[in-house]
Amino acid sequence: MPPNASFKLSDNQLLKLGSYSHGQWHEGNDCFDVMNPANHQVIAQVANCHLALVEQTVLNAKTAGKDWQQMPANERASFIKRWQSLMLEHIDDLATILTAEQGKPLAEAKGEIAYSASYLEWFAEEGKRIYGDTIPAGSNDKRIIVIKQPVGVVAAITPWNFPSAMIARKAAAALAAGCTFIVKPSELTPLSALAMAELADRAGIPKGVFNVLVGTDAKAIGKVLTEHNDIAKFSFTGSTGVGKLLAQQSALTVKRISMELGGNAPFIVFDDADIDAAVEGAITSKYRNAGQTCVCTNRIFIDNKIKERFLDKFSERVSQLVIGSGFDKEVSVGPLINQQAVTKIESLIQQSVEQGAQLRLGGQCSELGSNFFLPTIMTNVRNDMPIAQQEIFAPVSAVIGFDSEDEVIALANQTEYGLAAYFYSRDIGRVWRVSECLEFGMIGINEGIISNAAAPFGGIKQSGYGREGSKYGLDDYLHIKYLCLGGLSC
Ligand SMILES: NC(=O)c1ccc[n+]([C@@H]2O[C@H](COP(=O)([O-])OP(=O)(O)OC[C@H]3O[C@@H](n4cnc5c(N)ncnc54)[C@H](O)[C@@H]3O)[C@@H](O)[C@H]2O)c1
Ligand SMILES: O=C[C@H](O)CS(=O)(=O)O
Repeated sequence: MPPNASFKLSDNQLLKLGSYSHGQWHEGNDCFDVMNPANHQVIAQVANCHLALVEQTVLNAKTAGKDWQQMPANERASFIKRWQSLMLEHIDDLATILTAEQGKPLAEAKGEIAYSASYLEWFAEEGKRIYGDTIPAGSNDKRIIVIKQPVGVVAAITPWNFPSAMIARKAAAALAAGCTFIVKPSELTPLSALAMAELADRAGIPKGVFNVLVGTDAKAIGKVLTEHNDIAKFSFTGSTGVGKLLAQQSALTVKRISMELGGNAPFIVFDDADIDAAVEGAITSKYRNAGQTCVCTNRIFIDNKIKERFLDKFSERVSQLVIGSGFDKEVSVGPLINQQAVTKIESLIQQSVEQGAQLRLGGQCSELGSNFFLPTIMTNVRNDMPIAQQEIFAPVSAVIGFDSEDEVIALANQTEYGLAAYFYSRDIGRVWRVSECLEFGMIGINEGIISNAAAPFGGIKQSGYGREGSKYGLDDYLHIKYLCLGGLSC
């Protein structure tokens, strides 16, 4: 076991300490520390991958792709389904590793592993349904045919907040389409990705098909993955700022790219809403993963006619949230990922209070430790304040009152982001009007948790483009090829 490993696994072979490339593990002495955000303990020391390995991984993935794309889809599906079964068989160990490096409550970590496995299951089947077309040619001497083919080598870079699911959501589609896949996970949470690689290896996924490169020099690794000519597609999940940079780098070789970026979700409660349901929806949508999800509610808009009633119920529920280590079964809100995250939210709160916002609950770190930020409610917030315009990524609600449907739609849309939005209403006419007017890629209607492998996940505006999951999720990994079959005159 590595030094200070503060958790126990049933299968210690799932704790890997170096990159996985072409079926080989690459450990070494040039290591970086992986920290437990709850107690700042070093839980593992993982070998940095070097650029020579990045280059070699790309070349091997291209070679492996020749056989992988020729394999019948149902055979690819059997490998992916074995991988899914192994993920579920080892869910407890995978969740332990995830909570240790990311901090979320164990129950949420198990939920993330199951969510990851659901993408493997979904795309193992979708890969068997990559259909083409025949199109009437307008003359008898030719036929118009459309086929779809895998784009080739796919590179991905993923964030720390869902260290398993953000990889599975991409890799499942890429492999099912017949592509090979290289991912650089966040240096903050490499262990979950490496455990996935161990199980992919056990599932018999051929070497070179699924690869995980870990290291602290994200910029250098990313430069290779975005600029290498043998990489056909680049898929990024992370902040909008980094996404813009990586999209620019990918443009140099005209790669296909998918961008799953930041969010600023409005959560609107109309006066005809079921207030108790809206309170529960706001709790799950806001405080899941300590508010560190891209689709977390950022701004809570409440009709002024019901604002105090909602706030009384909401405040009561928020005060019941238990903050602490994710390994404590009673805990519902874990630590933030690091000190930078704490500093960012403290600054957002201070700037907004200076502009007139008020703290109704929380607003500071817990005495449990420097990464534990108390579940917080801010009121008297204006839509132009920093807490309302920036992605909060912490367990902090910013509450804004409104008086009319037109007013709140305009306020909700006043953001550069367009990922997720939520609203509660029982008026069917309002449901259709508001759904069609909100400028976001995904909308929860009387629902606070919307992510599902069968649904197209993705945003508009500066939340990115491309869709992950659903029947649309394979399109990003396929070329459409047009065949014109001539010389057929009878
Ligand atoms: N839309 C989605 O599906 C989705 C999902 C999860 C997280 N996110 C977003 O991700 C952000 C939080 O995650 P984060 O803090 O890891 O984001 P981040 O952008 O800081 O980092 C994401 C990944 O990019 C890498 N990276 C950072 N700078 C890089 C560079 N110059 N070149 C190459 N790689 C680089 C990091 O090592 C990490 O692996 C939030 O904005 C959140 O909204 C979006
Ligand atoms: O934060 C990013 C994830 O996509 C959130 S979810 O688990 O897919 O809802």
